[in-house]
Parts: sequence; C-alpha cells; structure tokens
Amino acid sequence: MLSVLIRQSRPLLAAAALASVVSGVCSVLLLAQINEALTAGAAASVALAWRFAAFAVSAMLARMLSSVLFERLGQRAHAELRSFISRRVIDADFARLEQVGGPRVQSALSEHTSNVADFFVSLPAMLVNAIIVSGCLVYMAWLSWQVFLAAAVVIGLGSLGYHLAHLRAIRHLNEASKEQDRLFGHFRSLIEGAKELRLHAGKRLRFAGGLLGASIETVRRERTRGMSIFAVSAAWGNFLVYAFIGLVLFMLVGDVPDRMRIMTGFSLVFVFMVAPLEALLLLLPRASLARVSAERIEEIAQALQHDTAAVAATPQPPAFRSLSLEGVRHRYYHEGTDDLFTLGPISLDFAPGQLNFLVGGNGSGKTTLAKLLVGLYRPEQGVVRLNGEAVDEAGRDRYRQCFSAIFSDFHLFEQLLDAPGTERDAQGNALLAKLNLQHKVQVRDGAFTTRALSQGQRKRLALVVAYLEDRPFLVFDEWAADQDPVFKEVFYRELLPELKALGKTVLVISHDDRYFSLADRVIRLENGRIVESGAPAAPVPAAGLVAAS
Ligand SMILES: Nc1ncnc2c1ncn2[C@@H]1O[C@H](COP(=O)(O)OP(=O)(O)OP(=O)(O)O)[C@@H](O)[C@H]1O
Repeated sequence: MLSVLIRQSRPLLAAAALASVVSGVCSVLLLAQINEALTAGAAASVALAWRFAAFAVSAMLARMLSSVLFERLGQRAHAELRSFISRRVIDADFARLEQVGGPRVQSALSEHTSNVADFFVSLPAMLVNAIIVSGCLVYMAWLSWQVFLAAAVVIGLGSLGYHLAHLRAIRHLNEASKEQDRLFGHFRSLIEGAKELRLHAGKRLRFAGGLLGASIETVRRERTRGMSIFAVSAAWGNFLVYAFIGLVLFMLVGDVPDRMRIMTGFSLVFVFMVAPLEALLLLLPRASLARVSAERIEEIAQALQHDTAAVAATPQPPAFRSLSLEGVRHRYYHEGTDDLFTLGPISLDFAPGQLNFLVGGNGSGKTTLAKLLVGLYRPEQGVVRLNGEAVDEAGRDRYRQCFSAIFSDFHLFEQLLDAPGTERDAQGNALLAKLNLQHKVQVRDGAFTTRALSQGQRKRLALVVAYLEDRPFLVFDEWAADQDPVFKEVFYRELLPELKALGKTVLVISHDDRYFSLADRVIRLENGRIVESGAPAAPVPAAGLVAAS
C-alpha cells in the first residue's frame, strides 16, 4: 500500500526529496564553513561570510520547499487513502461488508489513514536528518579515514540493535492496531447505546470499566510498549554516539600533525550530528507505525472483496415482467458458536402487480430472503431469473435497480440523491402531505428540511423516498411495525392496494396477521424454509378508515 502511494506520487516525491537533499547538503556545507572560519585567518573571513550566508539562505529555502511539498504529499496520501477505502466500501460485496463490520472500516478511515499521511509529512525531516548524518560521516572520513572506519563499526552495531528492537516493537504496534478496531466498536456503542448506559448503572460500570476501559488500556499498553522500545533503542544509539566521541577524542586522535584542526573538526561534527541522529532515531518509529497501518488498510481492502456487479455508470432499471428464485440458498456461519443458519433452498415466482406477504417467526429468515431477493446477497446455490434470464455477476447491479427496499435498519440520506429539481420537490411534498407529514417536514432543493423526527415519521420519509424512486418492485421489512393503528390501516388498506393498482410488485414482511388476508399470496417461512405459500386463508372484514394522524 505504501509503495503504491509512493509510486503514484513519484514526481512530487522526487522534487520534495531533491529539496531535502539540497537542504541537508547546505547544512553540512555550513558546518564546513564554520570549521574553516574557526581555524582560518581574518583575511579569508569576508569571502567565508558570503559563502556562509549563501548556504544558510539556500538551506532555508530548500527546507521550506521540501516541507511544503511533503505536507502536500501527506494530505494527498490521506485523501487518496480515504477515497480508496470509501470506494472499496461502496463497491464491496454486501455480505463481505457485513462480515468486516463498521468499526474496522471506521478505524481504517480515521486512524490508519492518518498514520500513513503522517509518515509522508515526517519524510522531509527524516531525509534531511539522514543526509546531515551521512554528510557528517563523509566529512569525518575526509578528516581521518581511521576515525571513519571506527564510526562505521559503531553505526553497524547500533543498527543491528535497532533492528532487533524494531521487530519486537512492531509486534506490539500490531497488537495495538488490532485492538483499536475493537475499540472503534466500543466507541460506536458509546453513542448508540447512550440511552441504555444511562438507564442501567451496572451496565454502564461494566461497559466503561470492563469493555471500553480494558480496550483503551490494551491500546495504550501495546502502543507504549512498542514506542518505548523505540525510545530505548534511540537512547542506545545516542549512547553509542557519545561512546564513539569519547573513543575518538581520547584514544584515536593521537599525536598527529594538524591535531588542532582535526580535533576542532571532530568536535563540531559530533555536536552538529547528535541532534539530527537523535531526531532520526525518533522519527523512524513513525515509518513503522505507517507500515503497520498500511498493512491493516491492505487487509481490510482485501477483505472487502470487490463486487463485480457494481458498475460506475448509473444502470437503468430493467423492465420487469417476471422474477423467479429457483432453489436459491444463503448461509450465515456464526464463528463464536460454530453453527450455521441456512436459508433455502427457496423457489418462488413473482409477477407485476402482485401483493406478497412474507410471514414467519423471529429469526425464520425473512430479512435474509428479502436481501437475497433484492440482490444484496448472491445465491450460494440456485439461480435468480429476471424476465426468464439468469442474473449473473455482471448483471447483478442492474438487477438491483428493480427494487426499492425499506429494511428495519434503513438509512435516510440528507439529500434525496435522486435527480433533483423543482418537479421532484413538488412530488415529494405531495407525498409528504399524503403521509400526513407536511406540517413537520418539507422537501426543499432535493433534501428533507429535517430528519429529527420520531421513528414512525422517519419511516414515512423512507416511504416517500421509495415512492419517488418509482421502481417496479418494493420491499417493506416490517415497515408498519412503528406506525400507529390509524396509519397502519392507511398503509395496508390504501397504500398497498394503490401500489398494486400501479402494477408494482410488493413484498411486505409483516407480523400483522389481521391484514394477511389482503395479500394475493402469503409466504410463510420457518427455520429458513418455506412451509406455506398461497392465497391467504380467510378474509378479514375491513375496519372503517379513519383520518390519518
Ligand atoms: N448479518 C448476519 N450475520 C450472521 N447471521 C445472521 C445475520 N443476519 C441474520 N443472521 C442469522 O440469520 C437468521 C435469520 O435472520 P433474519 O434476520 O433473516 O430473520 P427474520 O425472520 O427477518 O427475523 P425477525 O422477524 O426477527 O426480523 C437469524 O437467526 C440469525 O442468526
């Protein structure tokens, strides 16, 4: 993942790296000027001063340029990663997305993308420091090759220690990042479970201390361990530098000619080198953190297998003449309990203008069948035929455009996201009036004026959206469950017959047995199997319609 990003931004990265190199080289040249100024006579000082000023200004300009370019790269990497993950989520196979779950995706979108972007932002500092350290070593070699050899041995030892520590630190950082995915799940419970947590002190205590607290603590502990190992190894590296300085100053530089100049040169190099070296050693963990995060992003991207049916263009809904499920099956595997829920094999036919009720006990598989029918799940076995033609991978996205569905965990988007226009607003407002919501909410510029409504009212808004979509097949998953008795009557006895009269095929998942008789067909599910399918048993006399509230 990191390498792909680096490859994509090659020209910008090359320019930024070049600016860093110039900045680092200028810094080293500055050091040489300082050393020369300390030992040169007064005659050379004017020329030296000009050179010094030129290098100082060049170092500053190059540093500015490289920092700005790397900041740009960091922000670009951040945006690209976010778009990449979002695209993956949008295009992902729905069943896979359900398995991966929201917390992991959120963790990738926020924390992991930031870590990768931070790496880019810290690159100039790393590069400049690396160049200063290497430049200092070259300068040392020029002053005395024996001392340079000693430095190479010390650096080799330091690097080996650092590498070994690094492997251990990465293990801890990996642990922390895995736990962080769970932590995002707890954050979600913190908001979505706000009511339950306030109503139950014991639950709140156990959640805050046991689950959330433990998770926060694990992330803290693992991160601290990982980063501490880096800090300790940075200090070890630092110590080696001082040990090396001592070795050079007191043992290696003996009674050589030009001793004063060499000693001054070395002293300066050391002083100049220690801070960049230390910074470099502390910056390297960022690269490791970015690597761990990039791996996590890669894992999620792999898990969110691309749904080949999702196409970029807006496919037109196909004409709908007939639909049949032939021996279709879907299974859920429950890892925790190692058991399997199997829906099917199911065989059913649907025709335009048909009002179907899907009924059965909780957990009998009604919602699963609805997801399979609308193409959110691909059948593991069997075939779905639209107008007699088998729906394959390439045609699945187009097939899905036949449906409008309101599931019990429906989502209302801020915008209608459906061909905006004044005509659409007018249509929406007429429907809102029909559903008795005109005083609460309006459609303006393709968006509802508010979504802060009761659950039953929000469901009516979802119904408005479904009406506006004008698809040939509508699926309502316990839509009426949140409606008051008066509006239930309106839904079952007015709206559904109206849809049927318009030629729409409707599948209503319902527990309202007093309305079953209104259906053309009642399909009863038990434990994932159809146990009954046909005309309803006995008609129920219609209760008089009362004005909707
Ligand atoms: N996302 C999921 N992952 C794993 N298993 C699931 C998932 N959704 C449902 N199941 C399993 O499938 C079974 C059927 O669930 P489904 O939601 O289809 O039932 P239902 O008939 O719609 O129930 P209800 O009337 O309560 O809405 C359940 O027993 C559950 O164990």
